[in-house]
Amino acid sequence: MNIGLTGGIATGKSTVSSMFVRKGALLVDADAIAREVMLPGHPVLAEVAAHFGPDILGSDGQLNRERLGEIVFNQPQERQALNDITHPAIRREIRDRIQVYEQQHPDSLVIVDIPLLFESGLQAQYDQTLLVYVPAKLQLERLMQRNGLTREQAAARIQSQMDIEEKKSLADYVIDNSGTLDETLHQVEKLWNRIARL
Ligand SMILES: CC(C)(COP(=O)(O)OP(=O)(O)OC[C@H]1O[C@@H](n2cnc3c(N)ncnc32)[C@H](O)[C@@H]1O)[C@@H](O)C(=O)NCCC(=O)NCCS
Ligand SMILES: Nc1ncnc2c1ncn2[C@@H]1O[C@H](COP(=O)(O)OP(=O)(O)OP(=O)(O)O)[C@@H](O)[C@H]1O
Repeated sequence: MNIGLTGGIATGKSTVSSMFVRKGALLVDADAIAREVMLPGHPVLAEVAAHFGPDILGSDGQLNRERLGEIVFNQPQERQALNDITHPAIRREIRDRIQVYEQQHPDSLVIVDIPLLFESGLQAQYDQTLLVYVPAKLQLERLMQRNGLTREQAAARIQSQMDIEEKKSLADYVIDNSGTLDETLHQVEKLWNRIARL
């Protein structure tokens, strides 16, 4: 069985995913895959550099993530261009990893941490969907604090995604991560036990 786990930026997807992993779930992490396709030598990075220009790379050939983020989180058309270049390869890799896990560990729960699940309309590919929720105000505060962003920079990132309340209405399960980590863990354990019975 697999679960597409999503949320808004900085609502706690990684935090909740790692709680599931500690319970025994297997994890496919879309952000990690997105980083892999941006490594020097990967054809996706070459295409990104061809579109955005050589200034997007440092002198060592590594992607300048800050510079690209500044562009795509402020310009919807450029964000779409980046998505068009990167998403097909990321989706293929996600699908391959799920398949390997499900073949090798048919009794395990596979958690797929995928930030743009609903934006990309991929929910039908998962057995169940799970939203890691915090209200927008807390999301903004956590994002500013974690990434050292100004209010405007953090708001631009949040606005580049589907509204969190709308995501909440689309998900099969919701974990509210606005309380303490212990409170979040308690919800993960409850859901884990419920799924184990399925
Ligand atoms: C723009 C990039 C270089 C910014 O890098 P940075 O290190 O600052 O952020 P990081 O990769 O850790 O992403 C943090 C969060 O930003 C959000 N985010 C990233 N890309 C996008 C996007 N294209 N649209 C909306 N939100 C996004 C997600 O919630 C993600 O969890 C990077 O996010 C990227 O390469 N994005 C394109 C690939 C992608 O869509 N990834 C997210 C889904 S797999
Ligand atoms: N229950 C909580 N209480 C306080 N802080 C929390 C809680 N859960 C997560 N955080 C903090 O909020 C920030 C965002 O959490 P996390 O990195 O797990 O989010 P994410 O959704 O995976 O982010 P991204 O969208 O960037 O991948 C982190 O700094 C994390 O330490």
